[in-house]
Amino acid sequence: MSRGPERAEASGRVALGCIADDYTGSTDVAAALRRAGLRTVLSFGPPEPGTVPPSCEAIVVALKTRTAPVVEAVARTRDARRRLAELGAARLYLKYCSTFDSTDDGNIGPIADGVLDDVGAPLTVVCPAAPEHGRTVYQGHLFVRDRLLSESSMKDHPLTPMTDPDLVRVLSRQTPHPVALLPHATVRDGAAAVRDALDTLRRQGVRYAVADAVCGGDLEVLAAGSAHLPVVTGAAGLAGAAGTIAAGDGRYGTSTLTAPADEAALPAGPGIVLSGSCSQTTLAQVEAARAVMPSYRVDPAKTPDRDGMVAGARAWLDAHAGGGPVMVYSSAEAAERANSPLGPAAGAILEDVLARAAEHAVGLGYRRIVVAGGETSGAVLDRLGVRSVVVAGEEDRGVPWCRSTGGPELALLLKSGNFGREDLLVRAIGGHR
Ligand SMILES: Nc1ncnc2c1ncn2[C@@H]1O[C@H](COP(=O)(O)OP(=O)(O)OP(=O)(O)O)[C@@H](O)[C@H]1O
Ligand SMILES: O=C(O)[C@@H](O)C(=O)CO
Repeated sequence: MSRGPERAEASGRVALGCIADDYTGSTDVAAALRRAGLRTVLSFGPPEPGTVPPSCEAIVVALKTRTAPVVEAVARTRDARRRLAELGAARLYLKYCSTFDSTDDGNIGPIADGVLDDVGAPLTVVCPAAPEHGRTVYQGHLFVRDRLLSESSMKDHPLTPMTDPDLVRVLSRQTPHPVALLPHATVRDGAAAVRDALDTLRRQGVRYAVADAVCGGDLEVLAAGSAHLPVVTGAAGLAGAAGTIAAGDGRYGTSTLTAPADEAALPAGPGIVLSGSCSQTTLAQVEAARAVMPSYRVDPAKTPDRDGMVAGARAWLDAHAGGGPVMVYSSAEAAERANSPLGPAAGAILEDVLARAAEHAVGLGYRRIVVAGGETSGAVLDRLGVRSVVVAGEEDRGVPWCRSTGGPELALLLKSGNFGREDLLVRAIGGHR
């Protein structure tokens, strides 16, 4: 059932190498680069030799480093950077979450420090703005729609609660290097003004310029004003703008990854939703899915041991195999999670339980796998042995279908916790029965 590595190694025409700190974030940024017109390959972990086609113009390496121990996260990112350099990536983009998911220990600051040290880059831009998803940065403060980050549901995130909206302050706690603001007034003055301001900050010894951006136009200005930097950091918004510049420079204008062809190539077969994300958006999507498909809740309050939860999910899947789309989920409100009998290990245990449920489902013949949550997606794909995918059309903005190119032949939709309309899970699975 598994297909071998595809085609030969990339050949030095890779406009952008991107390292994403979680799996759903990697599909989000891969979709943005593809939309920008770049032929994009997404690899879970550094690409193995022979797995990157020569025609590839952007390579996204997905890592599971957002909440990993700092030393491990930095080491894995540096490895990925070395591999992208071998593959000829002209510039590097570090992709983190549009809600800047991190803790005072990292990992955004330490990862960026490790990469900038390796590349010998004195300064980079930091901008998680993704206006199409309501993430904007103004006066260095991150907003989720009309609320400061610290007043959004991100304050209750199970792994990276975000309680400070001031990104200069947040990042300063994660790095020994100076962090400063690149204000909106400068961005409004255009790309040349941004470039001048970045040069001034560099001369002042600043390493991280936290840039304001409140709309797509601001991101275009920032991308143009930072096009001379070897490393840029942000969410999918700035990456898409940088990708558009790369696609438009004449060398990369012939992309052929059209959505219909890709979608036609997606494997057919029964579909399953696995949801470990606990965001408000996902909780609403899970409710909508529960209303129309059989669902099984992995509930630590009822079965507080890992193997018991796995056994319960497997038995339920056995009983429902062959009967249309199904959902297995652990997603729960903050109040319920706070009383979890699993304690602080709950996140990792539930990721593992859903990953093992996914493995069982594939064994039963499920071929369309929708996963909600970045950490959860990482656990599921690692368990399934999926190492690389081709990115196809988007079901919702930032949520593309992917076709596995190694490991079992699957259609995969990895949904970022905060993304997608309320009926996304229903549409994704229901539309492809
Ligand atoms: N009932 C629960 N109790 C405690 N933790 C849970 C529960 N259900 C899920 N979790 C954990 O919450 C975490 C959710 O993180 P995940 O990255 O999967 O989703 P997310 O943060 O919403 O998605 P994204 O990173 O794409 O925004 C996982 O570690 C998951 O195992
Ligand atoms: O940037 C985002 O919000 C997403 O791509 C993400 O990283 C979710 O994990």
